[in-house]
Amino acid sequence: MIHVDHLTKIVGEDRTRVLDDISLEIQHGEMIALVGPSGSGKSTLLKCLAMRETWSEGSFRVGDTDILKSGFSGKRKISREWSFLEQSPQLHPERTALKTVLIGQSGQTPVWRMLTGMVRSDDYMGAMDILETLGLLDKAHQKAGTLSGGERQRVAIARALAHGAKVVLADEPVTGLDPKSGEEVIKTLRALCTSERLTVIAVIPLELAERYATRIIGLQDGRISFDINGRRLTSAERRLL
Ligand SMILES: Nc1ncnc2c1ncn2[C@@H]1O[C@H](COP(=O)(O)OP(=O)(O)OP(=O)(O)O)[C@@H](O)[C@H]1O
Repeated sequence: MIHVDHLTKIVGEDRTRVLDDISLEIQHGEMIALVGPSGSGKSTLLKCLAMRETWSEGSFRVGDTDILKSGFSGKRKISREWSFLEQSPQLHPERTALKTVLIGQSGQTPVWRMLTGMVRSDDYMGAMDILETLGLLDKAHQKAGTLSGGERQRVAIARALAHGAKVVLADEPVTGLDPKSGEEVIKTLRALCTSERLTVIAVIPLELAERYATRIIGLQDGRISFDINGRRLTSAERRLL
């Protein structure tokens, strides 16, 4: 379980509260969509959870670990077990999907493996299994640079899973994809929440949130405006966006 208590992020000389007293409890297997107007704090919240931004106030517990108090080891827990999915994943264009999944990204993989590309056979089988789960088996030997945007995003998810991600944070992972590919990516993430107990926290368009998220959290001016089970928003909730 993830506990966020009274997270506040203050920036600038005028001490603007870009996140203001955010408290959340998140269970494994949840697919949480963050929605809200531009500037409401969605990206900042994701970055604070990923420990890419400092917290001004608050406490953050993941399982038994107090992330903020445990310093380096807390940060390491997040970098090992949590994955940040970029809007356009950085994939080496000349590397095949399989190799991308096997080699991982810096921070997840020993340097010698990144340099030599050497892998064990059980890692190979594991990577193929994950590619199959993501519907990419027939793309395993295709270079990342020739894959479609949706396929690249799914390779990035496969890479995160292969390296033990338990939580995926995703900032607009479907922006720039055509509607069908975008839906495919979100559908895949939702399926992994159910089958692998993956936890996903993502900024996604409202229509996809309503169809696939198990929970929708609305943000407004850095505060939580609503926190509901995944469903169609009421008109009152829509007016908050
Ligand atoms: N380091 C910073 N210094 C000053 N202002 C900041 C800083 N970080 C975030 N902000 C401001 O905080 C607000 C929230 O930004 P954030 O990027 O989290 O919003 P968002 O909801 O993700 O917006 P969008 O939907 O447009 O991506 C914005 O007004 C932004 O300009």
